[in-house]
Amino acid sequence: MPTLAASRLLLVGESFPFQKLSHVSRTAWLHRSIRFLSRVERDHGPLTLTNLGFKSEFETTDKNNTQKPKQMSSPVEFPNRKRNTVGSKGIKAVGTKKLLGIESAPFSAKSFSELGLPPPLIERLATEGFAVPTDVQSTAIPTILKNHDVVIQSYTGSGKTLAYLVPILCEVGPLGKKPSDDNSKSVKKMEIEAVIVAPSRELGMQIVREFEKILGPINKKVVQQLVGGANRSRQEEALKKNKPAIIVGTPGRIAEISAAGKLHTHGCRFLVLDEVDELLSFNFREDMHRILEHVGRRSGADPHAPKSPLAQRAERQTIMVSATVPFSVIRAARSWGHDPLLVQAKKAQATVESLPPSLKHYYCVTKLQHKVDTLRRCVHALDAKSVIAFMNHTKQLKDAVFKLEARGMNAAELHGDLGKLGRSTILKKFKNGEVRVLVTNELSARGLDVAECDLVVNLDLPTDSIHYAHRAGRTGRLGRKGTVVTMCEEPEVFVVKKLQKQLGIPILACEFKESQLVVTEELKNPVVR
Ligand SMILES: Nc1ncnc2c1ncn2[C@@H]1O[C@H](COP(=O)(O)OP(=O)(O)OP(=O)(O)O)[C@@H](O)[C@H]1O
Repeated sequence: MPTLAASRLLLVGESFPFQKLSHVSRTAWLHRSIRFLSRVERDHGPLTLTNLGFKSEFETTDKNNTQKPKQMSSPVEFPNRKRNTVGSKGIKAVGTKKLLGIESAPFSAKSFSELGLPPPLIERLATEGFAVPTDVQSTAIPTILKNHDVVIQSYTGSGKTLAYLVPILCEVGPLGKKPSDDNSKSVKKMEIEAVIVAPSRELGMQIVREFEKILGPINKKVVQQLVGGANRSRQEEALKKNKPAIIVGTPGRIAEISAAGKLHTHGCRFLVLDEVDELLSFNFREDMHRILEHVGRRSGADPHAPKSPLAQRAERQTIMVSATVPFSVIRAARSWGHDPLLVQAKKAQATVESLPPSLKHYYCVTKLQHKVDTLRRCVHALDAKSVIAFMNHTKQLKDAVFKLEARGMNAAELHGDLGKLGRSTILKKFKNGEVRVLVTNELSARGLDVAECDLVVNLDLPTDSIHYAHRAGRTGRLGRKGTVVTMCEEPEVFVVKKLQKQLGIPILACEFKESQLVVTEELKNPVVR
């Protein structure tokens, strides 16, 4: 019988050079291993990150490197007590839990009604034009409904927001399974039932809009946004007055209001960490620590007391989401969640985890002073209607916009130094087509959903393959076509080649001549996608 130990030996036997790999390749390998294991484990217990025993596999693959744990650990210090719960205890659970391997979840449901959702929710989804779930939704929704903690990993624009929003609305609010008087009871108690954390205001506001859309105009107040940059006392008043069951916000603002005693999340049932790998960054460390320690932790319970799996499940369900899941997230998932499952959409192109398969990638060598002009020619050559151009330094955005406007191209800058109102106005103009080129920085790389965006241009090179993936993912959303063009100077070409290798995608050299994109490089060694 293929036991967990046997499966682990199979992994160890591969003795893969983890150390030499980038984050993205490492994760790709890790995920391939997970899929492989899921087949081995299928009939013998649930597949969880814990019972995959990543730590021991990892240590065995390269025992000599003493620095490895440090490299792999997340920049955020996690609450220590949960670390201890991972290990033999998790492995023990294998035999006692009901089977649920990654590949055993139903894929490609033909309609939302196949997923066993309550009729009012199915109706609302249909009214808003959501009839067929995407692959990641077909997988994640039933898994979350079975009370599992999950890490949802699927490429940009594949519908990860609804993948957690739908199961939450099944349980929380007026569209859910519970009778409405149950819901009103919890509202009266001012209990928050779901907390969604996102790393930027824009993303937070976008998630709120998605909730409001499904809830419908009558139930809009079930959800409230708590994002930074907006008036805090007004948000606190709204909490008191509207008694929302769901809040969506940025780490700083949620932690701030919680610390002031104005947010009651101890009884919370769902904690969602959207763009979880970004939330791990050092900037969010303290706020995330507070959120993880308070949300769904009933007061009176000794936080350090060992808990049975059942008692832990009576606490919050943790849902972690991103297109990019580096090893640090896997580690964090094990310490933040309870035996989390990795949920991925089944895809034809299994090696490229983070990028939509429909994207075309090019690079263009150009001098620094000609970049904006090359951008303009690129937009004309591709006849792009809605373009996001990324730069690394906020100060340079204005200059680029000025140059584009001077040549008659509608452009606007978007960055964190603009006020909340300014940012929303520009985004609105970009979404409705008034602005053709949005020149922005890393702020817009994550989560921003503009369906019409057909071209992403990197005016400056992204810092690594993860940043490339999130920037690129602003186009080609939900199966649409999209093009990504990276501008670089001659000495930077090796960086593009490195990105190509790390991501496992062809990025072809091109030029813009006579209003056309001309590919100047042949696909010599096609990269297997
Ligand atoms: N089942 C569906 N049917 C039709 N449209 C959908 C469906 N699910 C999601 N969408 C739409 O697809 C778009 C992309 O979804 P979403 O923003 O959730 O992607 P994502 O995977 O979270 O992307 P990113 O990783 O960039 O944040 C949204 O406009 C959303 O409304």
